[in-house]
Amino acid sequence: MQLITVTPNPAIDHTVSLDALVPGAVHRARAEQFEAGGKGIGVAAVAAALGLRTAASGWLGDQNPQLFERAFAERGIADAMVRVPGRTRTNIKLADAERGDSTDINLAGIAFDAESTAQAEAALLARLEPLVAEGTWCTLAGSLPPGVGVDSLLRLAAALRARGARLMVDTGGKVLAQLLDRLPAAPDFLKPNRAELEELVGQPLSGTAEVAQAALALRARGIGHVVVSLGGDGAVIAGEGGCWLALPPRVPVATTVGAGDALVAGTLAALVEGRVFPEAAVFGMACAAARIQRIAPGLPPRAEIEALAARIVLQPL
Ligand SMILES: O=P(O)(O)OC[C@H]1O[C@](O)(CO)[C@@H](O)[C@@H]1O
Repeated sequence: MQLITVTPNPAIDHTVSLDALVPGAVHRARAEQFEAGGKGIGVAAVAAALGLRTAASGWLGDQNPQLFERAFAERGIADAMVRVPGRTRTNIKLADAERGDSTDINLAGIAFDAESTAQAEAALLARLEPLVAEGTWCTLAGSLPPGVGVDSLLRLAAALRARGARLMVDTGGKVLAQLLDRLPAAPDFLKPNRAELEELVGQPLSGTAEVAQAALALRARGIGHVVVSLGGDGAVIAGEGGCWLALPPRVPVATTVGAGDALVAGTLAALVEGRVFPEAAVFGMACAAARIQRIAPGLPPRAEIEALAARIVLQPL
């Protein structure tokens, strides 16, 4: 495997398309869609579309796995999800055509207790270990289900690292802070958004210079690649060669759901192909720009993504 995504708390994304979202009003939906989601699942979908040998892992409720199983089979993703008792959550995504964005209502997920966590953790490790080789990229992404603590993630990260995996982390809040404090070796790639980075550093980051400073501080903690996603404002990219602001191309937005996952997948695919920063992250941004133009998952042909990448403006910081 070139990429293994670990999604502890996957979700069925129920996207409801609206002309315009008005709180408190009655709406007539334009359309609806159910998709296999959760951060690692979104990363796997885009990475597999880009040609990476990809496995999706994590915990999936055994009462409603069909949507995920179909998605994995259709997209050529190896199904390494451990089935656990329960129903995978459904997250609501309200896509607002007028504003060109979406409002997310993410539910908690399957609740674990100490015993079921221990069982699920052991099963996950057993599933992952044979798939990981020296240099395999592993993403730990998204929220933790209720009852699962950061210790589980730390043990998992240690086991993956012991087999030579490179770690990408896309999570936020206390989980991110604790991972960074307690992981014996820093992750290889981190992709916080502005809010997650602000929470991590404990203060608002209003200007690009402040975001860049925080990204460089993460690099100083040993994180090789840092991409701070800024939504429509682009991204701050920090890697071996320096730090840049990358301004995205203006594109029509059907949904913003999955933009971050596409950014991660595209960046990882480019790194696997031998590109370096900032070009690898620019390719990731182009994948995100392609992803947000359609509600349905999937990517346009490679040439279209490269054309989007060519429209991204890089400013050294
Ligand atoms: O695990 P969290 O933080 O609730 O995020 C899950 C959501 O993130 C996404 O992966 C988009 O990034 C959705 O598919 C999913 O509903």
